Amino acid sequence: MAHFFTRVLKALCGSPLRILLLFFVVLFRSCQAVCLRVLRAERRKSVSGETVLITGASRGIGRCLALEFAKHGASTIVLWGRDEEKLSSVQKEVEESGKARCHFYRCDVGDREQVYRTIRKVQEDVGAITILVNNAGVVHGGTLLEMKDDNIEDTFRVNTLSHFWTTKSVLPSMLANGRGHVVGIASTLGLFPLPGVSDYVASKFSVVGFYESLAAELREQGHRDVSVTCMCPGHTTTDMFKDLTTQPFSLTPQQVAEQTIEAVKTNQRRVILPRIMHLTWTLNSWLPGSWMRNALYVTGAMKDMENFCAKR
Ligand SMILES: NC(=O)C1=CN([C@@H]2O[C@H](COP(=O)(O)OP(=O)(O)OC[C@H]3O[C@@H](n4cnc5c(N)ncnc54)[C@H](OP(=O)(O)O)[C@@H]3O)[C@@H](O)[C@H]2O)C=CC1
Ligand SMILES: CC1=C(/C=C/C(C)=C/C=C/C(C)=C/C=O)C(C)(C)CCC1
Repeated sequence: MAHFFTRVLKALCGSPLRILLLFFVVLFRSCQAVCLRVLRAERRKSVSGETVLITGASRGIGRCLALEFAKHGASTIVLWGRDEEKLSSVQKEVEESGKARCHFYRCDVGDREQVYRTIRKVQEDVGAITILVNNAGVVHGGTLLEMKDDNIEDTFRVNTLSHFWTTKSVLPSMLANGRGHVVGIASTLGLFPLPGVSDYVASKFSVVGFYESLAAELREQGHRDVSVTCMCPGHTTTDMFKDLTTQPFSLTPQQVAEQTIEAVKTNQRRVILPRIMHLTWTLNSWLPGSWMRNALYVTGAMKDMENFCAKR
C-alpha cells in the first residue's frame, strides 16, 4: 500500500504540468457534459412505435431491456437467444406488461449464416428493424495459459463478430428509411483491463472500437438519422459474473436497461456506468500502471478474480 501511495505522489509531484493538464481536462469534460445534457434534453426522441431486436434476451440485461422497451412504448419486440424455454417466458412477460407485440427466435449469434438466415426471417415476419440492441455475450476467462483455444474463439464470435453480422443485416433498411439506432452492450472492460478475463476484455475493447468507427463512418457519409450508442456498464448482478461478489460499484440489470433507453432517447454515443468509472478511466491514463492493481487488491476485486479463474 505504502509503495502504491509513494508511486502516486512521485508521479504527481514529479510533473506539476500533468496536474494542471488533468485539472483542465476534468474542467473541460464537466462543462462539455453539462452543455450536452442540456442540448440532448431538448432533442429527446421517443421509442414509441419502434421495432426493436434484442440479442441475448433470454435473461439478464437482455430480458430487462425487452421489458423496458415495451414499457416505453416500442410496438414490436424481437427476442433472440438459444434457450427457447427462457425466451418464451420473457415473451409472455413482455406481452403481459403492456401493448407491445413480442416474437422470439432461436439464433446462435456466433454463427454468421444463422444470423443472416434469422434476420431475413424476422424481416419477413415483422418488417424492418428500427432499433438493434447487440447484447448477447459470453465469458469463459481464466489465465491465458489455462484458456482453451475454442473458448477464445467463441468469445470473439459471440462478443465481437456477431455485432458485425447483425449490424450489416439491418443497416441497409435503416439507411433506406432514414431512421434507425444501433446499440452495443460493451463493458467498462472495453476501456480498461482486468486480469483473468483477457479474452473477454479484448473482445470488448474491439467492440468499443467497432461502435466508435461505425459512428464516425455514418457521420462522414452524412447519415445523421441513423444513430449509434455504445454502452459500457461495469459489473452487473446477472449470472455472467456472479462469482464477483465484492464489487463496490455493481449495477443491477434493470439500471443498465433504464440507462440504455435513456441513451437511445438522448442519442448518446458512449455511456460509461456507473458514472464514477469515468474517473477510473481517466486515472488509468494518468497514473502509474500499478495504481489499478492496488485498487483491485484493496477492494477485494483481485481475490474475486482469482476465485473466478480457479473455477474455469
Ligand atoms: N454481467 C456483467 O457484469 C456485465 C455484462 N455486460 C455485457 O452485457 C451483455 C449481457 O450480459 P448479462 O445479461 O450480464 O449476461 P447473461 O449471462 O445473464 O446473459 C447473456 C445472454 O446472452 C445470450 N447468449 C450467450 N451466448 C449466445 C449465443 N452464442 N447466441 C445467442 N445468444 C447468446 C444468452 O442467451 P442463451 O443462453 O439463451 O443463448 C443470454 O440471454 C453481455 O454482452 C455482457 O458482456 C457488460 C458489462 C457488465
Ligand atoms: C478496475 C477498478 C475496479 C474494478 C472494476 C471491476 C472489477 C470491474 C468489473 C467489470 C465487469 C465484470 C464487467 C463486465 O463486463 C474498482 C475496484 C471498482 C476500482 C478501481 C479500479
